[in-house]
Amino acid sequence: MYWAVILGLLAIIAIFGVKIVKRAVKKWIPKDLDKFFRSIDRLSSEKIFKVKFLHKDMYFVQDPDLIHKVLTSEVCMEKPRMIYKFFGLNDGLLCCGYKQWRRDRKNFSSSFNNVMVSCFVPIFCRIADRMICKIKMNDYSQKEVDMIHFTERCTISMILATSFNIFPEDIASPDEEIGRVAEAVKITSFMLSERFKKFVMFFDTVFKRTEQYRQQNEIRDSLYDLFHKILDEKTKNGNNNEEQQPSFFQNIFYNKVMTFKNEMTEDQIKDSIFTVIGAGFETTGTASAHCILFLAMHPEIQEKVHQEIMSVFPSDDIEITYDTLSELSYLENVMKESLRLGPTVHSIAREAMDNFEISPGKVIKRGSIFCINIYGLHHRKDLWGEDAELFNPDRFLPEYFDGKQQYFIPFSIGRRNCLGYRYAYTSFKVMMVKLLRNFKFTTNLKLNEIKFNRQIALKLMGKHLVMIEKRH
Ligand code: HEM
Repeated sequence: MYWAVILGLLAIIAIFGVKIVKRAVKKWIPKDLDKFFRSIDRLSSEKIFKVKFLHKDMYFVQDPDLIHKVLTSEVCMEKPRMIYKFFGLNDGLLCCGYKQWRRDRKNFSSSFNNVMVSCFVPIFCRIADRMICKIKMNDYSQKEVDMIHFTERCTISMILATSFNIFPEDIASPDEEIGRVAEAVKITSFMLSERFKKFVMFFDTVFKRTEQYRQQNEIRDSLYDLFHKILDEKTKNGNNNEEQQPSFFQNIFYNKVMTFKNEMTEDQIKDSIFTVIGAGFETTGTASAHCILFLAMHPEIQEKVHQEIMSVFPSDDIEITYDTLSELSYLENVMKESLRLGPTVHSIAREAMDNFEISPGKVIKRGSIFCINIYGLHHRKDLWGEDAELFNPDRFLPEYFDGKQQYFIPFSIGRRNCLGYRYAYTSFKVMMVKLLRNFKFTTNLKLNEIKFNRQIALKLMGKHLVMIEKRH
């Protein structure tokens, strides 16, 4: 196998020449992914530019209208395997080929529609209340704490509850096990970023022989076994008598296996589960921590959100529902501004399934790859104004935002957008309502001093350090 790779590399060098290959490797596979994305930002005045990478034409699309055209075109629904294979979830919705995606997206979309997400709201509230209790157990008013520690654990618990009907009460030592799941997903995500840094790791034949590949599979299998174990225990303990909560994967495991049996293999089921956990956990957990940090940096905005929350939910007894949440329009703008400055999915890619006329007379060849830099788009001064780097939720007021919709795409757009965007917005909003109703956040960090690091997902360089004061 190694010989095949070495021969392949020699062939590439023979075709393209040693110098060109060396230059391409240095330029396009930098040691640091974040630096690579920064160099792309600097080219934002170019509407679209092409780079040859191995045998592929890669187009970096920067113009908002062209981005819109690519993401909404039926011809660009395919994910480039060359890039998405790094997630190691080839059979999950996020990374799978177009044919499988059409079938699976239909199967899964009912689990993420308005009705289903509104049924999840009481579950989100129950899990968020647990986070509030955990925070209240300590006094963080004088000592700094990393907010992401709470938001990530809350998000993973929400996903476990809504996907498998697994609640912290069902787990023998919930803090330990939930922490284990969170760590496992984070390690996998870190490993993915590491794989990007080594050119030889682009080749599956090499990667599959590495220790990293073995570890990744081990983590995944142990999580899968853990879910099975918990579900088996629940069934044995007769939890069936308990009022059944809505959940989307328990069906796949148990009740509706027959529906999917002939359609989905064990690997497809595994990859689908890890796609939802991976796509939903780090994204929402990190977005919520960013939002709290931005509010801690802007006390006047935090106070305004607090007042809005108190006007809609003046007492703890008022039920939080999908409808009442929609009354919190200022909070929604705060969340959007937070996702604009720190889009947790910072870049995406698509592949042309056929020749594609991107603009009059400019035809892109079938098989070409489009790269979309969401972070770059969200930070452009020519689109958002000179204050683009500032945190200003009012820019989402209709009088300023109308006509700018295509500059804001944290969940992507078109038919292959984020399947979980309603779920994400709703769970994110519930967390914000509970946190801001109960606590006041402050920080010593300054907006102009923090930096984001773009690896596989967008992360803050450093910690989301805040002080937390209880409100009475
Ligand atoms: C703040 C939170 C979130 C953000 C910013 C986000 C963003 C995105 C983006 C930009 C994509 C498109 C990726 C691409 O084209 O490569 C995507 C896809 C996806 N997301 Fe999310 N997401 C979030 C939360 C969630 C949640 C909570 C779930 C599920 C519970 C979820 C499930 C998915 C799935 C399954 C896909 C693949 C969809 C497809 O290809 O049909 N996401 N997400």
